[in-house]
Amino acid sequence: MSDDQHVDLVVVGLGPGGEHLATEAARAGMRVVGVDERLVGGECPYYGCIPSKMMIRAANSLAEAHRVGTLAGSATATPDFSLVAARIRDEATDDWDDAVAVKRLEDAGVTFVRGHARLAGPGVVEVGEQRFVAGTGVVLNTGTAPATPPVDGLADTPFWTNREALRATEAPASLVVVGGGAIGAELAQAFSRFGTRVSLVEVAPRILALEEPEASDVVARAFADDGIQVLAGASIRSVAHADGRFSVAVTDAGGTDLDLDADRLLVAAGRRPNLGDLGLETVGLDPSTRSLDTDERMRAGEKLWAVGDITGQGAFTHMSMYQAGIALRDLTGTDGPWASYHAVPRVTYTDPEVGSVGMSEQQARDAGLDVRTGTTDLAASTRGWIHGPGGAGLVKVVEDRAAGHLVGATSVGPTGGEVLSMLATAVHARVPTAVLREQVLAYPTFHRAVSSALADLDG
Ligand SMILES: Cc1cc2nc3c(=O)[nH]c(=O)nc-3n(C[C@H](O)[C@H](O)[C@H](O)COP(=O)(O)OP(=O)(O)OC[C@H]3O[C@@H](n4cnc5c(N)ncnc54)[C@H](O)[C@@H]3O)c2cc1C
Ligand SMILES: NC(=O)c1ccc[n+]([C@@H]2O[C@H](COP(=O)([O-])OP(=O)(O)OC[C@H]3O[C@@H](n4cnc5c(N)ncnc54)[C@H](O)[C@@H]3O)[C@@H](O)[C@H]2O)c1
Repeated sequence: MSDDQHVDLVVVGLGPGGEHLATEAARAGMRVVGVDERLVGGECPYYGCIPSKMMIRAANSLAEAHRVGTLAGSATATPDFSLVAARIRDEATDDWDDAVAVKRLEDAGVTFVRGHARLAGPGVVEVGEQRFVAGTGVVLNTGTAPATPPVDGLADTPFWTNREALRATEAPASLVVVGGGAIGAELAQAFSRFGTRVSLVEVAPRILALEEPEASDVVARAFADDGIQVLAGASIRSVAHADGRFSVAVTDAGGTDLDLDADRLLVAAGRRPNLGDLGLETVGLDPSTRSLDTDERMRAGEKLWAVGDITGQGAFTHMSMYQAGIALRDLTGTDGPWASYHAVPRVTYTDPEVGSVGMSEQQARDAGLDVRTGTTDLAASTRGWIHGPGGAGLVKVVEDRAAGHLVGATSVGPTGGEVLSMLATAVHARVPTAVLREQVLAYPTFHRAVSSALADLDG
């Protein structure tokens, strides 16, 4: 081991939050070392948000072309996956090369080290033969990796995770997707719209199980219209791979055994945190933990901060960036506001999109709140009806009756993620429901359906 290198801050893992924090801390005059063993920027730009949304944008353009038949005449759309594969390779990921991101980091004054970092005590980080001693401390932003569920035979097969799926150069003829959470649902629909025959197997009773049941129902109907076979409440008995094909033995919700046969298998069954080989025991933390407890300033221990997916507060890029901003304020001695999680938004980019913020109805009831809910069918709203095909959706609001403001909301629809914005503001700022009702909403927007959902609170 070479001599200690004394710096102010070491950022371990340069996901969206870590990259931002390292850059801004260096710009603020700190001596910063940023370490990543893979690509600077983390999962989001290379294997997550950006390439997946690019694929979804392309897939949805095909679906929209198919709607011309009922709306405007005739159109023929012939899927060509190579176009979006090239766009992901060339425009989004630079062929999975982070040279530009590394240069941006170094131009800001950060010393970048590529390698696997481990803690070696409070404020001390080792990367191979290098040892850094950080006077101010260490920020962890190590993120997650795809989890492999304990299914008989699975580990021995060449299954895809999100990483291989988003590097695909062609859409497979057939695909089995394991997991109906955000990753599974988004990619199942995108491939299906490129002509892939898709079966999705979900162990929970419904897809998008974190969302309101009504939202899961709307998306399940859209998937049926797309021709996706959804097996919810199903269990996978075993997986095998022979002669280039996967065979997945499933027991469906009714107890019937079936065998699914496909060219590809995508496992999107959750994530595991990158915490196991990080030296957490050297700072008094449990290396087998699934998430790190942080206080409102993102402090996780002595000379230690944590941001992003590993904090367990929502595995989203916006959460990683939000927490990085808070940790940066603490590190640079700036005032809060400090972390608050009562209005965390998320959007699943299926068609229709599913946006939600705060608590679901069940979570609010479980929290002991006296809850009123209001729901409206988007397709029956003026704009939903005008939209016609592809206009399915809903708005649901969850009110704390005693407090008189919303604690949660869901918006599903062609622009469900955008409609969410006003609902997120309402939950974040605890706007009184009476004030929301006074607001004039432009006609005929999708977001105008929020007023019908609010009116339904009385129903
Ligand atoms: C397919 C997919 C689609 C997604 N879509 C969205 C979306 O639309 N919107 C959204 O908000 N979120 C989305 N997400 C989630 C989003 O990608 C993550 O929440 C986001 O990347 C934030 O993660 P993070 O900051 O915790 O770190 P990550 O992005 O996971 O990065 C962690 C970094 O740490 C590095 N690292 C780990 N351990 C070490 C170590 N010991 N030493 C050195 N380096 C280490 C890794 O190499 C990696 O670069 C998606 C995820 C996936 C997989
Ligand atoms: N649009 C977005 O913001 C977006 C998109 C993709 C991912 N993400 C983030 O990434 C995280 C990980 O996504 P994910 O979809 O992998 O995880 P997830 O935890 O959301 O969903 C995994 C699903 O797999 C199911 N599952 C687990 N084991 C199974 C088995 N053996 N057989 C069948 N089903 C099984 C689970 O019941 C669950 O529904 C999400 O929590 C989300 O925060 C966000």
